[in-house]
Amino acid sequence: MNTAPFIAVEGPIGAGKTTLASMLSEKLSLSLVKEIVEENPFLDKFYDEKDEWSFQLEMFFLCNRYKQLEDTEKKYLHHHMPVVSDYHIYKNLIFAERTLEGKKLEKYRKIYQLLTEDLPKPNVIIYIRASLPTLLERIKKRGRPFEQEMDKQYLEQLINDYEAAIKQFKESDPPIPVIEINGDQEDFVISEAVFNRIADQVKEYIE
Ligand SMILES: Nc1ncnc2c1ncn2[C@@H]1O[C@H](COP(=O)(O)OP(=O)(O)OP(=O)(O)O)[C@@H](O)[C@H]1O
Ligand SMILES: Nc1nc(=O)c2ncn([C@H]3C[C@H](O)[C@@H](CO)O3)c2[nH]1
Repeated sequence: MNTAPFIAVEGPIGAGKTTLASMLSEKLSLSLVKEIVEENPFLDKFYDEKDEWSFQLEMFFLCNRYKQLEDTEKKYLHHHMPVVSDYHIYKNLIFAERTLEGKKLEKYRKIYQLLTEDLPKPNVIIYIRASLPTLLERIKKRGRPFEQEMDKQYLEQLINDYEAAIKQFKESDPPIPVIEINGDQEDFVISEAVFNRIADQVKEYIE
C-alpha cells in the first residue's frame, strides 16, 4: 500500500484546507482528492439539530471517505501517482468524539477501526492552525448558508481537539512529518512567497 507520496492537509473548519490542497495540487502536479460537501444530505440538518443527526452525519462522512480513499489507492497511489487531499481520515474520529456519546460513540469507534485499518494513510501532514476569529471570518466569507450560525463553542472545542490530536499524532507516529502553518499569519493566498515556501517544504517529500 502507498507506493506514492500522499499528502493530507488538515485543520479545523474553514482553516483553508481545500484552498491550500488545490493550490499545491496545481503547483506540484499532484492528484487532488477533495471532501464532498454540497451533496451531503445531513450537514444542514446536523447544524440545525446536532444531537438528532450526529450519528447519521458521522457515518455518512466515514463511508464517503472510505470509498474515496479506496478509489485513491486504486486510481493513483497504486500507479505511483502522488496525491494531495484536503482531509486525513483521522478527522472522522476527531469530530465523532466531539459529537457522539454513549452507545453510539462505542459503535462508531468499532466501525471506524474496522473500516480504516486497510485504507492508505498519508505520509505527510500539513496542519493549518487558526484562531476562532480567523475561522469565523473565513466561514462567513465562504457563505455556506448552513454554517452561518456556527456555534462558537463547538468551533472552539474543535480547535482544541485538533491541537490535542496533532500533538498525540506527532508523539505516536514521529516518522510522519507534520508541516505546521500559522493560518492567522502565514497567508498563502495573499503571499506568493509564503505559498512557495510551503510548496518547497512539500516538494522535499515527493522527490
Ligand atoms: N489564507 C487564506 N487567506 C484568506 N482567505 C482564505 C485563506 N484560506 C482560505 N481562505 C478562504 O476561506 C474560506 C474557507 O477556505 P476553505 O474552504 O479552503 O477551508 P477548509 O478548511 O477547506 O474548510 P472546511 O473545513 O469547511 O472544509 C474560503 O472562502 C477561502 O477562499
Ligand atoms: N460532524 C462532522 N464530522 C466530520 O467528520 C466532518 N467533516 C467535515 N465536517 C463539516 C465541517 C464543515 O462544516 C463541512 C465541510 O468540511 O463539514 C464535519 N462535521
